Amino acid sequence: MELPVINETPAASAGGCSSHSCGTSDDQLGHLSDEIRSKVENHPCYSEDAHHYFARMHVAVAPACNIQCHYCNRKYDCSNESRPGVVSELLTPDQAVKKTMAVAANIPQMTVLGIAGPGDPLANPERTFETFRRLSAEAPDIKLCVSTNGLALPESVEELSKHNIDHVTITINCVDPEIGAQIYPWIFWENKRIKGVKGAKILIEQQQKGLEMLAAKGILVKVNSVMIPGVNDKHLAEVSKIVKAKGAFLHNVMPLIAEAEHGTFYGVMGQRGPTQDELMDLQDSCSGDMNMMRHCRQCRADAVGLLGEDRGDEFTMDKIEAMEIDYQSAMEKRKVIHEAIAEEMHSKRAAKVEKAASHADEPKLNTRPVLMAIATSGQGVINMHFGHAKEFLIYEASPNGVRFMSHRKTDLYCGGDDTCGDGESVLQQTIRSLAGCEAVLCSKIGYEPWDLLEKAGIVPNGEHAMEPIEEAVMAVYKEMAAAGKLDEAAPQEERATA
Ligand SMILES: C[S@@+](CC[C@H](N)C(=O)[O-])C[C@H]1O[C@@H](n2cnc3c(N)ncnc32)[C@H](O)[C@@H]1O
Ligand code: SF4
Ligand code: SF4
Repeated sequence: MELPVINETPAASAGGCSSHSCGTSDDQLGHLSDEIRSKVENHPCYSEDAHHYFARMHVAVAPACNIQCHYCNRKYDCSNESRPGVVSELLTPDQAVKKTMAVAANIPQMTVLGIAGPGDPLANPERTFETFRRLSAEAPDIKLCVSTNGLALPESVEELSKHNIDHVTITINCVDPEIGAQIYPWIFWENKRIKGVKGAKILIEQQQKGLEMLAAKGILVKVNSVMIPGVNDKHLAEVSKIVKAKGAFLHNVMPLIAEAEHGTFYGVMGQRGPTQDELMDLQDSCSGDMNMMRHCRQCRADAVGLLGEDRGDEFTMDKIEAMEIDYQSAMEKRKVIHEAIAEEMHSKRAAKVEKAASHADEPKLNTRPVLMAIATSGQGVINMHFGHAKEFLIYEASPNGVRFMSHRKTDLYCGGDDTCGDGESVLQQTIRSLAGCEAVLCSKIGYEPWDLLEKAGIVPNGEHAMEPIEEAVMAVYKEMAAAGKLDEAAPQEERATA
């Protein structure tokens, strides 16, 4: 059975499972044991539902790495870029603790502190564990997370479990050393650089061993895999099965980001990343066995805020040094806010289950699935102007219900530079990024984008402002069905075959 955490309950008209990802029609969080539910329900990465409400932050205390991946270059930094491994300022453990407490006091919805680089946290054990040690004592209400390539994991499991760490991410791109040799040119192991298949074999063994040790301790493991077309794309479904069998809780298949200017091996060699469709197909093919994460934003190693937003500029060290933080009172305020959000989430879930039950006798639609883009700034409702959206969440509506699929980033066109490098207007580029979607739901939209969206075959819709996303998506889907629009092929398909 598909695991509970990631997708919310299929919306109102859902009559059962969709064939691929969204496995149950009940309240999925309700299927978890109390212990696991308490670990995931306010973790924005482990629960798709929670990511609408709760924020995370990373502190960049770990500069060194013990392996080389062909897609990573930590020397390239751009403050406007959101990408793993990128940071603006490296922190000492003391600075990281101050920063975390300042953010937690100012953004009470911040529940999770992760260390994810810019290098490998376990290749910098003193800095990483000093940060965790202090935070678990001084800010016990913050969940602590770590993200690692896994090479030094087995020797670190004991220490990790001492610091109240419930969540560990391991990047596992393969279980076959031949494939590993195409991703990892070398590892640094027992004071030697070990290249090729031999190095990849050691890395894979350490990752698998670390995964089993964490699972045995009841620590929740998320596995990240970078999808690299032509290298490991055909292999990742097998990886998914194996890591699930060894106790991983969640699988996050992410697209390779490879640009020549980043100076990575793949970037320079012209290795491409997957298309949106390739990524979604692979996530679907893994999801029969595994609980999939689809809402990862591939954050910077110093990201702050809700997933998809970055408030790092508000919390530079010079600003933090000037703040006066009373963490004891901040903690009391945080507790009240967390309880209020939990209550809101709970009543929304209950209302959804009730609504689904009240529609259970309706005849099931016999219509094709449709993708819709949503402009939201959080709280699970449609509350953003089209022109202010930095990203759109993509949902699929079908006779089986509504499910979250992915997100698409956009260059903000409203108030920004009006043209991209290639002469295309930013608005045109935004609309192009929504290819495959048939409707956009936002709180408001101007005449110009309205017109251009219609010309692109995407229906703009500002009629569901402040409504819960899934209900609004299902309402629009039913309107499209009633208007006979879903009996025909999707407009994009027609255009493609014309
Ligand atoms: C920057 S790493 C830091 C943690 C640790 N060193 C690791 O690799 O797991 C965080 C995540 O970003 C991923 N990542 C790094 N560069 C990437 C790229 N160019 N494209 C896609 N994912 C990337 C890594 O594979 C890893 O899952
Ligand atoms: S393990 Fe992480 S930090 Fe190290 S090279 Fe790979 S992606 Fe970069
Ligand atoms: S990179 Fe993905 S898993 Fe990590 S904090 Fe960002 S959204 Fe969560």
